[in-house]
Amino acid sequence: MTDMHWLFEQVAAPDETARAAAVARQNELTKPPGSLGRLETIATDFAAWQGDAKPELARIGLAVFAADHGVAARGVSAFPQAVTAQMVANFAAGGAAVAVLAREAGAEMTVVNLGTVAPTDTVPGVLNHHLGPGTADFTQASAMDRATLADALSTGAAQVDAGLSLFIGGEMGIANTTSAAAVFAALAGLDGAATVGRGTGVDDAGLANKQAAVDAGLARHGARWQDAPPPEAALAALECVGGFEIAALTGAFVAAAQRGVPVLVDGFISSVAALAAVRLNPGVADWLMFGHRSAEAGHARVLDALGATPILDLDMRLGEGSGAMTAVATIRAALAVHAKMATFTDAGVANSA
Ligand SMILES: Cc1cc2ncn([C@H]3O[C@H](COP(=O)(O)O)[C@@H](O)[C@H]3O)c2cc1C
Ligand SMILES: O=C(O)c1cccnc1
Repeated sequence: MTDMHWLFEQVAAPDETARAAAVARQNELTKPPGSLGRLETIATDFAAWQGDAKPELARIGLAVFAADHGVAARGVSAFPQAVTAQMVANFAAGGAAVAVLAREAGAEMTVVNLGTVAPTDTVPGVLNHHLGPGTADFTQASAMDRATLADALSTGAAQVDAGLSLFIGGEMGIANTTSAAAVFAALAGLDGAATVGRGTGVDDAGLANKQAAVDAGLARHGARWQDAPPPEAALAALECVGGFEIAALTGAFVAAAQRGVPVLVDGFISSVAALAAVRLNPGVADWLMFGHRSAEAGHARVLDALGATPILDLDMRLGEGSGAMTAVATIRAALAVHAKMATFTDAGVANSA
């Protein structure tokens, strides 16, 4: 499956009539105008996405995409590569942080393994779509070829059910903060020093090593995206220095927007995938909400590049979709007050003079 034309198919604009009706309702609720702050804009954004002045969070979908990274051979993670497949089993068994949070939030979780060094074929509850034992080390070769990238993008897209009221993408892949930093550097014209963080917790020497790995990848592959138009630059960056799970997230985000499903973006890695999705198809930007600001150095810069203000800032730096899943409670609160508060007329409360 190498056809990528679907990526460029149109994304509908959110419904501005429904947004205006929701804004009008907010102004009739028994509170000073604007006093619920971001809870108000969260509710009015959902109204525009659902085409309904009283939106509801009926079905939340979480897809956790996992894959291994050849660049792990450069010693860029504090953990061994075997952890990726072990965590895939932990997601499926319900013991990973995001699995617990998804249960609490009432979300439907799927776990997709796109290619790890250790197979997970016999693990119950895992969807295996094996593209290889992980990417190649991008300091030595292209992370993947174009056909594999196309497969990863459409595998991500296939996880987004058009009936969802919200989609969250999670990821697991030892060394993927290095790959995500390289993709971000490629898309934003930055270097390793500006994009790399400590990930699972590398020390100062490890951090310098990660920066060197990113810079080596940029030096090796930079000609592939430097003068390319944004969509081709995004594809080249994902292909040369990305990861199977990062590409799957990108494909899922594009497909969600095309299907009218809003996306709640997680941390550093997911936000880099969201930036790639927006470069591929700018209309995607209208369907993104950001769950949290990760403590991973570099996330704030990605958020700036996207013009995004996330809901939460809790010093989390886990990935998996955990920050986004934690923000679901805030969205539920926003939609509940929007739908259930009394209006000034209902309650007989005097409105402003
Ligand atoms: C037990 C464990 C669970 C995780 N869940 C998410 N990550 C996170 O850490 C990894 C990225 O960090 P780095 O680039 O430093 O390897 C990704 O798998 C990410 O999802 C985890 C990492 C570990 C060790
Ligand atoms: O913000 C993230 O997505 C993140 C940060 C550190 C490690 N893994 C993921």
